[in-house]
Amino acid sequence: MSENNADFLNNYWKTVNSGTGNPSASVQRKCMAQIYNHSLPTLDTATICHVLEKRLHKYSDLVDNDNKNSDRIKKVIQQPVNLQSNLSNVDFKSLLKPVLGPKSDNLPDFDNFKAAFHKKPQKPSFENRKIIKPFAPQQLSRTCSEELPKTTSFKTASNEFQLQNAKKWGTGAQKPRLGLSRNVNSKFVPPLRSHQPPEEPKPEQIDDRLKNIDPKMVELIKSEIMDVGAKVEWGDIAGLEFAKTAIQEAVVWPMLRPDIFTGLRRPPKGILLFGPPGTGKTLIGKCVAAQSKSTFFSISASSLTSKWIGDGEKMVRALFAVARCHQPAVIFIDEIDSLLCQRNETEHESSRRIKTEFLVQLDGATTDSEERLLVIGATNRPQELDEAARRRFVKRLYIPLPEYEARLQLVTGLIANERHDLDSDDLAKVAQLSEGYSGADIRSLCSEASLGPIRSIDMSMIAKIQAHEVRPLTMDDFHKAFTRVRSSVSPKDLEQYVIWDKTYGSGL
Ligand SMILES: Nc1ncnc2c1ncn2[C@@H]1O[C@H](COP(=O)(O)OP(=O)(O)OP(=O)(O)O)[C@@H](O)[C@H]1O
Repeated sequence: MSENNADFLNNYWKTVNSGTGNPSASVQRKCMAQIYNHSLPTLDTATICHVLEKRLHKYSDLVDNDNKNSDRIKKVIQQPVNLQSNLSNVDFKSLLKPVLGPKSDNLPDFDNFKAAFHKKPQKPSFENRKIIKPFAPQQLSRTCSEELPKTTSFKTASNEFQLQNAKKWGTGAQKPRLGLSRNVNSKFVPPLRSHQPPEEPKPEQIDDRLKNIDPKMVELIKSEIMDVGAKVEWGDIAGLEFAKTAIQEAVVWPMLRPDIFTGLRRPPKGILLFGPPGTGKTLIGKCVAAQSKSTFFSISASSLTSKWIGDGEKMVRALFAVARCHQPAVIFIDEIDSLLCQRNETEHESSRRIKTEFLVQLDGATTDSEERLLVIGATNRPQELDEAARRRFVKRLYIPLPEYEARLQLVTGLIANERHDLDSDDLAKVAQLSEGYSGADIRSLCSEASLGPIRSIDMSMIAKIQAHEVRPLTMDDFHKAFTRVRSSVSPKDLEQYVIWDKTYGSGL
């Protein structure tokens, strides 16, 4: 196509896209002819059909405005599309005659390329598509002016590929290959996957231990009770050095090295953590699971007795069954006193059944030396525990209120991510003043203090103030916080823990 023709098409598209008016019928015809004339020789059968279908329908809409010839033109446009399987028989000249009138005589002879298609029909190649796809004005003109004039030096994609290879490797040279060259004895490797029917998805294998368990309960335990989340480390637990060492020695190492801890060294299957609320018992449970690379199951005993009324017993069975499937596992039961409290006459039948089931399961875990199950019970009321239950929790560890060092570590850690102007003396002061506070109380104290800077902002400013403009946390905020957050544990309660620890505890 000459530069003029390219300009012509460019202008044509500009007119169409500008929306200022439709090109006259003669311009449309001229355009169609040019498309036929200049696109077809470089395109394979399927691409021509694609072009005709996708592009010429556009023209068909345009020529719709030319009422005089509209139907006739449409028909002509449709014809080649319908004849895609037999393109070589299409007489383009006579096809276009009704549209172009006498001008069609000027069209070039299509026989050459028709013969080529007839000889070797091609599938649309990526290269060809690249030529035809950009039919936007600028690209069209570029396509026409750069690609199409080379009709005499027309190359198919495979010609081009060979040419490129010859350039790279020389005409006689072989393209270097990876691996050994193939010969007649080489194993045939099909380039495409064979059409074997896709394998039926195998039904999920159900563990024998879950066969008599309600699948809904299994799901529930996996989604609500099984915890694969937080990785707690020993360093995250402030203080409690004695409890940490005892637990590491008694359960974490044996769970990591069951081959060494056999016979008399066999670890206890039940541990009881008792002490005031908020002192880190749950945290220890999580840490044991994380450090012994076990799956952590955490459930509150009160939810066993209240949430699944009537089903509590089944729930206990299901819980142990799922845990056995995920060994090594740690089952953490908070408020275990509500499950294993001393028997009395007013006790509900269902509670008794849950308790019995729990003890049966716990015994099973204790007697089977192969099982790597650890049950950690936590309670704030150890004195209410049933004797039978107490006996099964061989290790009974007192988790007391944090001491000075632990409180200092807690406060320092909690405000570490806040902007503050407390120096080491201030932090020591906070640790001193918080004597009798549990870890959870100290957390509340720090939260309360951290609200001080926010409270000092004028209400009218709160919506627009920048985060960095909020003043840092000061010792004064802590003084105020101490008046609002008090210790949640009474000295009288503490006394009881100490007595129980002396009687039943595994402490020194
Ligand atoms: N020793 C500790 N080290 C670090 N954080 C602690 C410690 N004790 C308590 N905390 C903080 O207090 C929060 C509550 O702790 P946790 O739930 O472990 O206490 P608990 O003894 O299980 O309480 P409860 O008896 O009420 O269930 C923890 O999330 C943690 O932020």
